[in-house]
Amino acid sequence: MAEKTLPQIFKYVDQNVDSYKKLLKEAVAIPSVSCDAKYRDDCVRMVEWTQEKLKEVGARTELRDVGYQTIEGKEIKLPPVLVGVLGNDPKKNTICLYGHLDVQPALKSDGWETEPFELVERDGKLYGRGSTDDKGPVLGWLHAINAYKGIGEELPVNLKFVFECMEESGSEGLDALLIEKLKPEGFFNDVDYVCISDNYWLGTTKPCITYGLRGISYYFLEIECAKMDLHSGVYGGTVHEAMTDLIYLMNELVDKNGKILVTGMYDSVAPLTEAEKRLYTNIDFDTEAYRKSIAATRLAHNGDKEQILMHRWRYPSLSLHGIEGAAFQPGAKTVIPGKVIGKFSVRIVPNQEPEEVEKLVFDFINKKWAARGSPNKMRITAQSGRAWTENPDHPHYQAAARATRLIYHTEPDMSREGGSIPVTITLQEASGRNVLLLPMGAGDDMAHSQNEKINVRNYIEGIKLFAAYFYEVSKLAK
Ligand SMILES: C[C@H](N)C(=O)N[C@@H](Cc1c[nH]cn1)C(=O)O
Ligand SMILES: [Zn+2]
Ligand SMILES: [Zn+2]
Repeated sequence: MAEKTLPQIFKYVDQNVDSYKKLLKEAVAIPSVSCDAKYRDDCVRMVEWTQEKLKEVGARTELRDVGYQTIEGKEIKLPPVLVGVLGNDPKKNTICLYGHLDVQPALKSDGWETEPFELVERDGKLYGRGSTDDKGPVLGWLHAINAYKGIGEELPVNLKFVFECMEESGSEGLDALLIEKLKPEGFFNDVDYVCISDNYWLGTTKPCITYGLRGISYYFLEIECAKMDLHSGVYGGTVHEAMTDLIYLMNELVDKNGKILVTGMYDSVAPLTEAEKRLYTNIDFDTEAYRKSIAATRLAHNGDKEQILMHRWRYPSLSLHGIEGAAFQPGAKTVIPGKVIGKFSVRIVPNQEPEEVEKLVFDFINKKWAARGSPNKMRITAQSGRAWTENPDHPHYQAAARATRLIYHTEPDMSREGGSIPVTITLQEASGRNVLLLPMGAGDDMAHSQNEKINVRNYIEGIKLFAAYFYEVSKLAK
């Protein structure tokens, strides 16, 4: 590949900014919310839409059926997984790219300034659900491939694609597809590297390359006191209320400083070594900017940088998310809910296995429930994904660092991520190859939150970064 290929590609990318925004607008307009079955057709539409785009860049694609999920006793078909192959030149390195096409729920009434499923550009930012998590990055890969085509240059690597639409809901069906079908079929035989762009920089100016993720163990804690909601003036004082029991149980899980109270939760957490401790000192992370960006009054751990990073990356945390069946709408609704489902999750860390964490939580809740002596019905279920770490002293990471320096003219931070991408460790195990996370978006993108956005700069420079990453990986020894 000629010396001037990358500068030509960068120029091509700069000339096509409008078309990249237009495509992201189309993608954001499909409300592919995976956790709510009423959007399941939109999830399927999103997968099919992406399949068309993948075909347009020349990939061979197929939609793989991954079966059904059970929601409230009903069997619901899972969206298919989009699998693709582009190029099979044995002289080239092969990268397997993973991304997700589903999004978290969003309503304008949640506090969005504009419609969440309508991409809006304001002050150099593209607002819309999925703009940074993960539709922008997925499209980034396609634009990077297209840019090679656009300047008439052959792609320097072979690519394989796994794009799913259930990541935000535990990636149901995906592990089985990878391990029981794709691996035996030989999909991973020629894969040399795995790359995922589905996380964010630590701050807003400095790029990162990421070598670790926390896992997640998500719980549904259901309490039922009556077969319907009840008038609190008629039944209040006469029944054992489900919500009272639920609030009691949820309040037992974590203290005001965020310490998890579930017995044994910290027992298997990997001990902190002196060498690991030193890693945190050099990370560029402004805790005050982080605090201000979310308008929090005070951060935990006295805002100490090292402690904040450790509690995001290497210690478990427990968050309470919500209560189904509770009166959440404005107005003084006076019912006693007949059934409530409390939702909480534990971000789990290396050395903690999901099964072990689930058992600790179940045992703890069962013990507290027995002590409570409530006559109500209690049920707890969980869905979990594992944590992941990788060796960042690998030529793959060095290649990504070279690509990053070329685009951003600075040394990227080697970061870990507090969020979870359940399939990462499965891809690592199924391929037996080095896995790398190459984030596109900035630390203030507010994924999952109101007014999620991606900066135009991150989107466009991210496309160039991906093109440069292909080039750098192509130079690695076969
Ligand atoms: C980091 C990634 N972009 C992400 O947002 N992952 C989700 C995955 C998840 C698992 N259950 C529900 N969502 C996350 O970390 O919450
Ligand atoms: Zn997400
Ligand atoms: Zn994501």
